[in-house]
Amino acid sequence: MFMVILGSASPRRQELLKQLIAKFTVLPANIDESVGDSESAVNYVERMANEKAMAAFAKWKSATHSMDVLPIVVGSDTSVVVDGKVLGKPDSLASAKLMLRSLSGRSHQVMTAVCLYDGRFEQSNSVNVITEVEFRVISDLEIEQYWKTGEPQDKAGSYAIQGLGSIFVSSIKGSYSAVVGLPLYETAKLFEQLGIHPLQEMSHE
Ligand SMILES: Cc1cn([C@H]2C[C@H](O)[C@@H](COP(=O)(O)OP(=O)(O)OP(=O)(O)O)O2)c(=O)[nH]c1=O
Repeated sequence: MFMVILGSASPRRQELLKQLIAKFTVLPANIDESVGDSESAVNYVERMANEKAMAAFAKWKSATHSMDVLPIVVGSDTSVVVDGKVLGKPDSLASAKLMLRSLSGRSHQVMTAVCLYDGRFEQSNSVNVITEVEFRVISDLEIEQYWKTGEPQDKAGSYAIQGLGSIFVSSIKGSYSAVVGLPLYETAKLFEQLGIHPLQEMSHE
């Protein structure tokens, strides 16, 4: 018997994890998401995924009295990176404009790190999936129209590849699910390392 916790408030991550794991508890973790001075993008996403998993585990521990079943906690972070700089979520049209202008007509990286913290053995396994995404040229008028759809607001880099943002994406090299928020192939592998095989589990449902 095992129990899985998703330490995330992202509805995209919930939907993606459902493709691998039938039952899990969602326990979003609130952590400080600021990038450290001179911290690299790779270090940042990996640190965020790890901190989200650990914070969700701590939250679960403080809310639970029984320690009969210790959970496996999934923490993840997606960042859009251009020239080594991490683009977070936009807080205004002005910041979305800056971000989307910097992505226009060129390629950037989307980094999604996943950390699986296994409370049973107090061990964590992580992966960082880097996908190259190429954008066509985007005009300021398009950025303004896109902002009005409400889609960019809660998305790293101010776009969603799974939504209307797809019209800007001329190509991707890597993992589509990682860009949306959870790399399925690599996450399945992390579960398999813990002896949990999604295919086997799902066929028993
Ligand atoms: C680039 C891109 C990002 N995103 C989303 C995925 C993530 O939800 C979000 C990146 O922010 P994150 O900080 O990784 O995640 P979150 O704040 O939504 O949730 P939590 O921290 O609780 O896990 O951007 C898309 O949905 N589509 C895209 O194409």
